[in-house]
Amino acid sequence: MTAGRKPLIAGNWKMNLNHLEAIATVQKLAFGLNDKDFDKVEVAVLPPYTDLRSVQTLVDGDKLRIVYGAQDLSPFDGGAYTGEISGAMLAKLGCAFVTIGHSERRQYHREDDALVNAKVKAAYRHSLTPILCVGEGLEVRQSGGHVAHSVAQLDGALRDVPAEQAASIVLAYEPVWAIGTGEVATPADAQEVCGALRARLAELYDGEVAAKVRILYGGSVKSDNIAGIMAQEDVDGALVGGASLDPGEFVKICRFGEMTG
Ligand SMILES: O=C[C@H](O)COP(=O)(O)O
Repeated sequence: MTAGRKPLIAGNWKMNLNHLEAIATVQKLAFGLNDKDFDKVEVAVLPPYTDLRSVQTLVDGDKLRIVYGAQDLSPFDGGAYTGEISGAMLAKLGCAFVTIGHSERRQYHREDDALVNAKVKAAYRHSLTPILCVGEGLEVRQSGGHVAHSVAQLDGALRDVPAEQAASIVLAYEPVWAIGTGEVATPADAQEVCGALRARLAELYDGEVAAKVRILYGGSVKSDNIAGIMAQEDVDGALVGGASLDPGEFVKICRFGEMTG
């Protein structure tokens, strides 16, 4: 974490919690966050689409210091695309963020770099901030290609994205072998790839853009392993999956974000 970038702790609920459970979870989270001083960290939740309206109502009604976003969006802006959700719809629901290119989308929905790039552009058309996920699988890690793999995914996602947009992106380095497995990358592993991603941003754009971009680590983050990860120079927060479903544990993780902010 380097001064000048506000830490971001984002909870990716994945396909968990119906809209009633979402209300209870956000209420508990708000209670936990209110209890302490949380000015120096940005806290986000990324619920399923079906929860967004309930989350919006709570956040707006109770003026909560939580922002929220979606887990995906369509590359199209509207029309005959059955099952798709557009950036315009998400913006209307008050979403600040949208996750793009999560490894589960790449794996189970065969999303490639071209589609990820189209989704990044769609997000910017509707003033949504992408949380762009990159990261390698176990085989690539074992062959030593993890940095090149993650940087190539970054290149693909940012093709023809102008500097003024790229400067606001959030990156998430998520080694696939560490997602939901309890296998957390070491702080040095996280720094190696996050540092390489920032260096690549400086090459693609310039140092100013690279210095502005927040880079998160994701993969089995919990309150007992976040401190070492957040202490790394190029890690500005966390994308938390399983642990974000437990409001008490998520608040504890946010507290580490606050301490480094
Ligand atoms: O988006 C979040 C990541 O996939 C990490 O999930 P996890 O914390 O359950 O390992």
